[in-house]
Amino acid sequence: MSALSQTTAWKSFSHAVSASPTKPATLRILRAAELEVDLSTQRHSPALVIAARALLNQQGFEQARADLFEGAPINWTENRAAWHTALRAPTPPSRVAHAVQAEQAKLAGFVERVNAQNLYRNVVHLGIGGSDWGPRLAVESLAGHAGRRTIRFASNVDAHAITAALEGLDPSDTLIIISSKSFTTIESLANAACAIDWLRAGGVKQPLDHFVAVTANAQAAREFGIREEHIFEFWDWVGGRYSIWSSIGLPIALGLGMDTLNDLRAGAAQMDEHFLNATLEENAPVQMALSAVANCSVLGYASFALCPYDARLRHLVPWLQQLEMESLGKSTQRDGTTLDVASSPAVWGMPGTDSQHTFFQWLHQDGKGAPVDFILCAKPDHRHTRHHRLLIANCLAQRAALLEGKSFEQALAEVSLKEKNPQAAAALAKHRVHPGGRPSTLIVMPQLDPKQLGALLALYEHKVFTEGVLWGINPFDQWGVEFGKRLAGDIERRLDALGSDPAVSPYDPSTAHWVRKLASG
Ligand SMILES: O=P(O)(O)OC[C@H]1O[C@H](O)[C@H](O)[C@@H](O)[C@@H]1O
Repeated sequence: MSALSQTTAWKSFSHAVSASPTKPATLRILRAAELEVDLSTQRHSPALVIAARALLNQQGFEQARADLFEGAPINWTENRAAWHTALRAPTPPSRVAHAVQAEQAKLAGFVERVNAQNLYRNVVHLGIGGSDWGPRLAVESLAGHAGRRTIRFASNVDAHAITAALEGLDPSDTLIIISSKSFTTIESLANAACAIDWLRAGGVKQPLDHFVAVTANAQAAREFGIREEHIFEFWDWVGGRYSIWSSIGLPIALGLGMDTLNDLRAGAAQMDEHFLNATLEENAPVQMALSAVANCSVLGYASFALCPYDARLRHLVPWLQQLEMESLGKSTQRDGTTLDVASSPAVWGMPGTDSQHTFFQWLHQDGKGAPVDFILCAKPDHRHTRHHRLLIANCLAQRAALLEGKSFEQALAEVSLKEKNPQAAAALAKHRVHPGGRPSTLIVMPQLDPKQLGALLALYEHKVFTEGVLWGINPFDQWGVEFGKRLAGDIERRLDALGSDPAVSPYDPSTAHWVRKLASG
């Protein structure tokens, strides 16, 4: 594979992006499932449409998409599929239909039984990363949808997290879920040990009877002591950060009902249909990916901000951070070539309107700024119409301001109304100039319900997949995380050995110093 930047398709794409107008002449709103994705303020031009199509062709997009949905081993560094779409398809693909349906039935049966017997008023969910953000986001953002239990989450190995999660609950009425694909993740196992002690101290004779596990390593869950009928399996062909569609959705079903989990899956399946069938120009994930690549690799934006104008979606930010940054934070292409264009922007953000009072100044007037994904729900789930009007107004205003900017002349006219000294007015006006022309995407959901949330998550999943194809990288592995995990294990052993000899430490002098110092208290 020759360097991406040297290919004809990349050169045309890059040229077309740079030559496209910064302000839109027309509306460009794509409908994807029931979402509307407004890309009007992203770079666009007839030349860019042609160049983007050629780039997608060159990078083998259509074949890659077919491979994704057919369960081909597209996670090529681990030689396995990334078949999350199979978990939410109305009819799962035949190769895995039996396993998927059996597991879904087992989970539904469990939920029905505990509901019928009125068991467990409380559920504490232990998992981290992909085994946490999805269910946490769904449970917290859809809490208005018939919550029937208290569901708490503890992910961090900092024991303050598990302590707070267990605080005030009745152990005899509490179910603990360990969600861990590998069943080796130290945070989840350490928190599980804590929960066992807590149950025992609370008078529960058989603490492990209060546990269920959701994992791709059933053997390890058995060895941990969890009962067979309490082990829900998924498979190594489901990536951790794409696992909400599997039994990892159990806390959603327990907290908000089986229908909620099913509706989430149905919404995602609708987005799958769109991603598979819409033309490239009308395909929202594809067009969002092309805009992201244009912004990052051509226009030099090293990050983008996610600002859902819905306070319930605050966990969408870390969910997307993991999806985007764990999937795309790499730069080796399939043939081992180093990717030679800037890629994988950092993701950060906060719901509006809090974000306006936190970092929007930077978005408006920093020399470079960052593109923004705005998300709005047309219909709220409350009756405070003025609040909702204010929310919408603020979202649209920020977006318009980022696009329109304010010229020196406009600023001067504004300042001159009060400052009559022309020199002073000119000096002040310079501080009020906004460059404008800043790209953003606006996603409008009809309302926040399980179906729309499912569609939104799948929209981003497919966007990230398409970016991976465009940059020629594998979005389904995470060797960097594995490396960090391994070193943490080694350092913990050294800390435990109390004051290991820095002379034999394989670490740099600073790390060796702190291992020695912190080990010896
Ligand atoms: O589900 P687990 O095996 O416990 O893994 C939890 C998380 O561990 C690491 O952070 C991985 O990079 C994530 O992708 C994964 O979701």
